[in-house]
Amino acid sequence: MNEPVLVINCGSSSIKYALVPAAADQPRLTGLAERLGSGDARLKGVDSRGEAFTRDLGDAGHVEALAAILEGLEGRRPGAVGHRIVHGGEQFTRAALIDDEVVAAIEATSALAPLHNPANLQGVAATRALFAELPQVAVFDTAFHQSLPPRAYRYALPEALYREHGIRRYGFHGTSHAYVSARADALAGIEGGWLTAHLGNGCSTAAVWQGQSLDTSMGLTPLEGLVMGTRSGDVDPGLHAHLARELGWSLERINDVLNRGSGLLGLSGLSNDMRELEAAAEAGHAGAALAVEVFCSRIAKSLAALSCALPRLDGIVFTGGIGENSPRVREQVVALLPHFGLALDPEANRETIRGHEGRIDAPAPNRPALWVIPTDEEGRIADETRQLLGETAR
Ligand SMILES: Nc1ncnc2c1ncn2[C@@H]1O[C@H](COP(=O)(O)OP(=O)(O)O)[C@@H](O)[C@H]1O
Ligand SMILES: CC(=O)OP(=O)(O)O
Ligand SMILES: [Mg+2]
Repeated sequence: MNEPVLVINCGSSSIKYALVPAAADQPRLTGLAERLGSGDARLKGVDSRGEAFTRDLGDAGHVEALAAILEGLEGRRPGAVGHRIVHGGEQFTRAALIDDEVVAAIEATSALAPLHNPANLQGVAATRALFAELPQVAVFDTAFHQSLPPRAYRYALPEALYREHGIRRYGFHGTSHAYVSARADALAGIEGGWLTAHLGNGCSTAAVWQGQSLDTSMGLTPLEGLVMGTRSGDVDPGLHAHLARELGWSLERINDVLNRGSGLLGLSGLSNDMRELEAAAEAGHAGAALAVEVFCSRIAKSLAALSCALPRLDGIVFTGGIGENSPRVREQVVALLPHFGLALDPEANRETIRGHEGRIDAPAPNRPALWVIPTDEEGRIADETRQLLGETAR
């Protein structure tokens, strides 16, 4: 297929998109439709000359926003649509061509990713209605982690909960972990053992050995593991019962606080945005400084724990908005792992920001490397879409 792939990452009130051409040297058109359904929707994008534009979309919902996105593609017609779908349960170990059956299967896992799957499906429905003639492919965050061994994916719970109800660890951000670990392999010229840290709004770590995910920090839902923008990550499993019994909180309220009111935002009482927290910490805001400290400490603990899954540690890879842009977070995390024998290069660390790929350590034999590798979830989703359609066309 020579036409570009339109990649859609649909949230409850926003749609991120990228028109990814077949040739890597062709420019991508990217953008974000946000505040959908609020009466004050807008479309922000970058055109083929690299210039930013903003368009008012008024009371647009998902369908209207997709129509506006299509108009903004400067007359280029996609040959297919690739959708990011966060939860694929146990059914999907790789990308799938979307039909009614696949939609029903995604719907069936929605309860496990309530912030993500229902919104992803809204995007699928709107896109199918608008571009009925185009093939649509679902690319799952969970698929890459389907290689986890049982010791990593099983909770120590009664077996029937797994067998009858699918209660297990699934892992997320698989597209990103797969992309950056493959890139690390290519850069290092080996099929190595990598710890990858995807640090964006959602944050997770993974242990990848020779291209296979062996362990990861997220679990049944994208709430487990690291501290995130507004998500708590790991808490004592006894917390829910305690809040219900002692404070009389409903399940809805507990779930909402853990997903939307916790993490960096909850700890700092200020913001879920790392840029703002770093500036506030610098200016002496105690809550912001504590939030950054807890954030980094939990990443280091998670990396140390996940290192148990690897026969050999060749390096740590930082990615995502924070991983790619925050020398301070990278430095704090590395400082908490002295027994790994890492050697950060402070200058390389400071300079590797804004989409630059690079090594941030002083290389030496038998010492794990430190890499910053900008993630490319859109590119990987486009690749998987092309690959699947190429196979089905044969
Ligand atoms: N220069 C920077 N310094 C520190 N943090 C940054 C910087 N730029 C972006 N970030 C952080 O990256 C996070 C968003 O990550 P991103 O991967 O873009 O999010 P999403 O998961 O929505 O794709 C925010 O916390 C933001 O503050
Ligand atoms: C799975 C997940 O946490 O996704 P995001 O980072 O997009 O919220
Ligand atoms: Mg993200």
